[in-house]
Amino acid sequence: MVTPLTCRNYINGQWLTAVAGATLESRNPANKREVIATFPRSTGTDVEAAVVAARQAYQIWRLVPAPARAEYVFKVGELLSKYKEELAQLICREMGKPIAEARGDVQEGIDCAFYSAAEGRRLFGQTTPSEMPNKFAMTVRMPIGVCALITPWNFPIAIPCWKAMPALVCGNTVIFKPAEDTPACATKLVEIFAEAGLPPGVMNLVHGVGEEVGKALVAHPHVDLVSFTGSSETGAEVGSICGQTHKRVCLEMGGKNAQIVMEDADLELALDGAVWGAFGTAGQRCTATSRLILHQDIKEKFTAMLKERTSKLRLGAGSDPNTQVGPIINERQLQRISQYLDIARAEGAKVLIGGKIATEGELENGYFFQPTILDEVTPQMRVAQEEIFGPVVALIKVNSFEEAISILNNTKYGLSSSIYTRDINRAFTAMRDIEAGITYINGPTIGAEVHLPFGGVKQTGNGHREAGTTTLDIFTEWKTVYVDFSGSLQRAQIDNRE
Ligand SMILES: NC(=O)C1=CN([C@@H]2O[C@H](COP(=O)(O)OP(=O)(O)OC[C@H]3O[C@@H](n4cnc5c(N)ncnc54)[C@H](OP(=O)(O)O)[C@@H]3O)[C@@H](O)[C@H]2O)C=CC1
Ligand SMILES: O=C(O)CCC(=O)C(=O)O
Repeated sequence: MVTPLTCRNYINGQWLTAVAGATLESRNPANKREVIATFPRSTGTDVEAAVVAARQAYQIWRLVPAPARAEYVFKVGELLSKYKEELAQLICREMGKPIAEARGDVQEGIDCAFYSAAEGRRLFGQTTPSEMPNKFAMTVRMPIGVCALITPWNFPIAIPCWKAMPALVCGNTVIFKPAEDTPACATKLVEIFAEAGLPPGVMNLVHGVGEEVGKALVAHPHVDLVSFTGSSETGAEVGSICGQTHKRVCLEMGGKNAQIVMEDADLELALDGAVWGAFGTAGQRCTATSRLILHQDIKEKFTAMLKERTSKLRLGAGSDPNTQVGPIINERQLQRISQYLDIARAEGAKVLIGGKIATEGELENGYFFQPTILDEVTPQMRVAQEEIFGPVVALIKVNSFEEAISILNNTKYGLSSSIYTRDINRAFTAMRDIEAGITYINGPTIGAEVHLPFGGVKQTGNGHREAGTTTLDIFTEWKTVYVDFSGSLQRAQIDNRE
């Protein structure tokens, strides 16, 4: 076993323990006896110090030219590349995902760094004619101020990068509150920001419990923006507190994503998509495929193919290169998935494969759930409506394309979606009629790229899109500027205007 890391808060350029001195620990979900890190259980006092530091730094940082701010972020990208393998190994041990996926998590951070850094030389506004003579009209993007970034554990590097990098390039300062399950990944990431030379107070890290640190940040009057990714329940609470104080808030929450397989689909391709979409990251992605909507003509054949492929998936620790499905993040989530299996059985769904906590051999030491296929699921069942966030996929049979689209749309969520078909008319109709932020044609529901907007409709989000250039609309305010250069003529012009 490796000696546990000691993580600290990072406030005003200093690595600090929590003022109250309490600590928590994170463990390896593939081997719960292994403590990965101890970290501060911060309180409102630590949050206050971070807010003061971020506010002070903001007054200087906002005046640093955007291309110069972007150079720091570019440097972070270079350092992430340098430490990529070390970080990926840490993700495997602390969050549990297979090593290839962990490298992908870091790579997303690298891609985001270079993409965001380039934006430092754009941040385009608009110029437009004024209706008055000798007057110039334009818009410019202005930073918001202090941004609280509250993130989940499932992409411990990529998601914080998606938030922090554009926030910094836009001229904001940030306070990062990572998930309790992945404090070591968060600490290593912030060490990299520090190594890139960011001035004190520009990037702050406050570890702790969501109900304490997260809540204190959301409620703090000098936090100007909250960017949150996590569960719908917490998101609703965050949104409501921000609503009461008119605080800008960006919410990225759950999904109940579906893949449609039509009767004319390339079934091998659709199978690759379904297996990867449903069981990649052990189903712990907000974009995971948790419903497979299958046309009746291919349902039987496709189900057999899926069952066969699923039976061969290798469960294990993410650090083992042979592992295809890693552990569940913690005991609470494991039990939650298990409870959904009870619900599925009680509702009349049939467990085709899997359905249990996996305990064979080494798996007993961690939190593993068997990759699970639920058959004979009907659209209104809870397992067809609620986010399970585990390696569980529900099969729903349909008779037509129209029925498939209607069932896909029939949830409160609207993040990702997919259809496999060779019919271009159906593909375009699906693209138009599916109610989701992301639609893949002949691809799985997962695999977002950093230069395109990411987010969902309905209860998945609150109308924002992370990534792409749309992220700039989260982290900046528009200012409209009129420049009058008529000098002493000005008064007369105003007076003459009818
Ligand atoms: N859309 C997505 O990408 C994700 C969705 N989820 C969904 O969330 C469920 C549970 O996962 P979990 O990580 O516990 O999600 P949470 O929504 O509980 O946590 C997300 C983040 O919010 C923090 N937080 C918790 N409570 C509060 C609060 N009252 N105020 C402010 N911040 C808070 C958490 O801190 P702490 O870790 O200390 O609790 C964490 O940093 C999953 O089953 C899944 O449905 C989870 C991860 C990602
Ligand atoms: O695979 C993807 O599309 C991105 C998933 C993601 O960001 C998430 O699950 O939070």
